[in-house]
Amino acid sequence: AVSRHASRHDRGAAPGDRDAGASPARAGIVVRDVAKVYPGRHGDVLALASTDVTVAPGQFVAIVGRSGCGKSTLLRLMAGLNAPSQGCVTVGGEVLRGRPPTFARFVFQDFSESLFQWQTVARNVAFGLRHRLRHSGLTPADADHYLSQVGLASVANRYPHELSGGMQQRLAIARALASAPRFLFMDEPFSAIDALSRARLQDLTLQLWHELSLTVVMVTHDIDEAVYLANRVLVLAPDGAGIAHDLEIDLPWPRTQLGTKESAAFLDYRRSLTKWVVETE
Ligand SMILES: Nc1ncnc2c1ncn2[C@@H]1O[C@H](COP(=O)(O)OP(=O)(O)OP(=O)(O)O)[C@@H](O)[C@H]1O
Repeated sequence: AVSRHASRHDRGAAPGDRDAGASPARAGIVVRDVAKVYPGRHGDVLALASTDVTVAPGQFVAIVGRSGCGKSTLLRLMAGLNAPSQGCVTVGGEVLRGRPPTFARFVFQDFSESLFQWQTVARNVAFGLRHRLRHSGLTPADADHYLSQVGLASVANRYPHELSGGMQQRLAIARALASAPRFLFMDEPFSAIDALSRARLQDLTLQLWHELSLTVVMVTHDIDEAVYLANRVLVLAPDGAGIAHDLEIDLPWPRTQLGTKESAAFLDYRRSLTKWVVETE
């Protein structure tokens, strides 16, 4: 068994969860004794020691920690993009067996790779819709709805390379959401984007999370972003040692860029998390 600091961070639905009555085992994410080892030229690399965590349905969880601590590894294991070396992950009641569940979607830092550069903006979103077209009354024109939600209706007939980085990332989000996922996994989705577009995308993500009752897990390097968006932040210890801190963010909704980020409670959370990330050994 792979274990350095076996950590147990199980929690049921936190206060404020919108779907607190649903069982996390049935509708959320359950990570049980999951570890990941990568084989390397100089021996095995322990990317994540034995970890347990339960995400309740409707939670917005941010994962922070120093570079190389295993954030992306944990996210990819939770999402079914990578198989664990040991342990078991259940998402929405489905035990993951080496592939992501159909009701989950992903947004990565490098949005350009997740877009079809040879298809128009509208057709990129229609691609997200394609699984639903067969089983519902939807038509490709319903892509417009998602484009409007991310403010891209006016550029529906352009190609991705004709858009700014922020617009392309909004398109990647629209495409992910067009398939009506229940789970959204995001790996540093806004880190390559200018500050103003980033703030807009943060607010858009919160709005869609709320409207669509998503369960979101997001990796970020930015502690302010984690506190602003999430209702729970996991701090990973360095060197793949697992979850060092598990903090509930009890800030009021709706959150606003100026009001929330200047509040005393926000600054307290930010101070604690910064200290933990810097000092965690
Ligand atoms: N495919 C891989 N093969 C070998 N080692 C890997 C692989 N992916 C990750 N690792 C190693 O596992 C450890 C954790 O990597 P991971 O990408 O999860 O960290 P991270 O916290 O997301 O890092 P960063 O903040 O720098 O993106 C690192 O030591 C990394 O070198």
